[in-house]
Amino acid sequence: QPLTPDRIRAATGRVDGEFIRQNAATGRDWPSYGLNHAENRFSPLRAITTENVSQLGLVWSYDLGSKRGVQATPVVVDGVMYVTASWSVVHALNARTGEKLWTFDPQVPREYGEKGCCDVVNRGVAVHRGKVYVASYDGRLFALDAATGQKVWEKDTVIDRARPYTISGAVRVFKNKVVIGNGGAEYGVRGYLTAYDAETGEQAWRWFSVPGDPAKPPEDESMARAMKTWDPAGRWWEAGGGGTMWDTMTYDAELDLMYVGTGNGSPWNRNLRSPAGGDNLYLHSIVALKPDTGEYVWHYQHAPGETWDYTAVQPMILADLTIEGQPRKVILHAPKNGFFYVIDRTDGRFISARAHTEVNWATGYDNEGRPIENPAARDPQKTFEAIPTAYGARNWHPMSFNPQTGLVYMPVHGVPLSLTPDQAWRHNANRPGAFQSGTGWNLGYLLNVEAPKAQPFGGLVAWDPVKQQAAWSQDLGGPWNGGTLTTAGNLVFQGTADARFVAYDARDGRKLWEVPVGSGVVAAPATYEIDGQQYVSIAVGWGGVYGIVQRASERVSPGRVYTFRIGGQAAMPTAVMAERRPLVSGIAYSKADVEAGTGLYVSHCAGCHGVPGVNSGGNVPNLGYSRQETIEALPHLVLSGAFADQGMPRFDQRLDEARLLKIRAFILATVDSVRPR
Ligand SMILES: O=C(O)c1cc(C(=O)O)c2c(n1)C(=O)C(=O)c1cc(C(=O)O)[nH]c1-2
Ligand SMILES: [Ca+2]
Repeated sequence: QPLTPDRIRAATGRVDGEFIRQNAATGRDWPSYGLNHAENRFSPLRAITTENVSQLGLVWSYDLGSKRGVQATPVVVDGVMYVTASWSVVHALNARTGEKLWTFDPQVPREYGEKGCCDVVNRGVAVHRGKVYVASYDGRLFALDAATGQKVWEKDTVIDRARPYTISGAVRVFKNKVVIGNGGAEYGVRGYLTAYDAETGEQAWRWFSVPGDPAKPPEDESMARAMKTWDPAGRWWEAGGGGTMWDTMTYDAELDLMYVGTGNGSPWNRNLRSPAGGDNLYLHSIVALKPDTGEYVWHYQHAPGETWDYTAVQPMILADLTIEGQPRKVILHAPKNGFFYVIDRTDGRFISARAHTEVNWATGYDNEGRPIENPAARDPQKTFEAIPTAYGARNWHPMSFNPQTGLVYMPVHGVPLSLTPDQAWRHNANRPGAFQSGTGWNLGYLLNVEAPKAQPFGGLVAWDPVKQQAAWSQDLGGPWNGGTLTTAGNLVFQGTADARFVAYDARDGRKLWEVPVGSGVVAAPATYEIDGQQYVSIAVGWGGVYGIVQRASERVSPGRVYTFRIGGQAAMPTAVMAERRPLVSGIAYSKADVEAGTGLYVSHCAGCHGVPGVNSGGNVPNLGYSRQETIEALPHLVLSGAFADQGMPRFDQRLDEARLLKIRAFILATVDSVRPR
């Protein structure tokens, strides 16, 4: 039958919490970001197996017209796919054919690009009772007609437009309420979560994750309690405090609890934010809330007094496990900080934590679930090369849990970084040398003043959460590989940073199939059934915080969705290869300008353009490989906002020609220092 608006309305009209619970048994649709509210990304579909996966072929591909990161897991209902691309653009597709049904562009003003730390990305939509929900990068929440893409309602989720709040996360709907958090803790915001009535958009509740100005009454009891764990001498409320909830949320209907992971502190450095110390609740915690009211129920804080940009927002999974002979309802969680946690989701009790990779900020956990810290990790004076770093031992890239194998499949990585306490930090001061302080960052650390000693790495790890040890792993050569999907056919699917889409045997990690996909992959795949056939889809598009500055593949095709099934016969589109230019040369500069230029580059350019000639350039170009004409015209291009349509700010209010010549001197000197002789 054709996908008429009536048919789409009827099919999506049936999607609600109960539908999603029932779909967990069949896996026919992929009706929410993590497949179900446990977000285990385990599909019961078993038509594609370890035996026949080698016959997977392309059915269709669709160009998302997107040049920045694509992080969405496609949501699929009755043969209609909803997927988002960079700048929060929604595409509705016929999942049988890849034909476009409609697109919705929230028209995020491109100057908003500089207000987000980590690429202009979006992780996806929610579908509920005939509507599609998406949150835009600039903090608005939209309800769209699922059949036409027409806007039904729009809400501004941002409480203070003077602050750089962004949204990258996928919307969730729990109990007829649309729930969304935000990002901004590298800049200086106070994190909160808001729930809206799915039908009307009316605000239902809001929960803050950190306390506000102590001169004002706390919003609720949870804030009154949290207030006591911060030192007012740090005036944290001026920098916002942080705790942004920019990714994970799950829901247990039986317990009637929703769970959310909270982020890092603003500024990062606790010695500046809360000088006397303190746990700084509820940074870096899993918090259980009542979905009807947003009322706090319990929390578990993995990293009390967080100070390394560690965050608990990385995807959690709800699972039922037998641990020491006892059936337990647990949360499985591997946040940035390198440990794998098993938490009791009925009451937040700590069950276990084990490092799954090299970790140096803590040696382990005590029985109460507090980390045993390395004192050097928060030395107020000395540089510390935290391992893992702010990039995490893993990040938002979703993991999956297969109850048949009992294993969690998680992308893991390391990107070296050193942190030097920045005693001169003041909120919102633009200071040369303070990373991206010219675009509003507030870290309270200087980055990589001392060269880090660690090496980058990346892989896929199959982790046994009961034994707390790895069952198998795959070395992927470098960081920032895609999220995973696992199936009842005993498969694990994952896209890679070096532009492949791969299937493994979930039991032993044997590679069974792979195909080149024209771009590095960061998002996670989805699988679903149409007319009795199992399909697998992946949205590709290199990006995210690491993918802005560095790439692992010379394939740089625009964002695309690929859909496969057994016996698919379509031809793979030709990959676009990066133009490989030599290091820039032939421009004179003054050596005397290099030192000042270094500080200015770090405070205005490094976050997006990386280190000239050292990083390869990701979805934003590395200036070390620019054309000579571009570098010659640099002052004019930067001051006039020549790339404003691509999200690059206009710098004429913050920089001038003289400073740009210094920045240029730094670029050219750095290139000269790495140029092979
Ligand atoms: O503190 C925050 O509010 C915040 C927000 C985001 C975001 O919204 O994407 C990221 C981070 N932090 C972050 O620390 C981080 O490593 C990160 C990576 C990415 C990405 O999309 O690749 N986003 C974010
Ligand atoms: Ca952060």
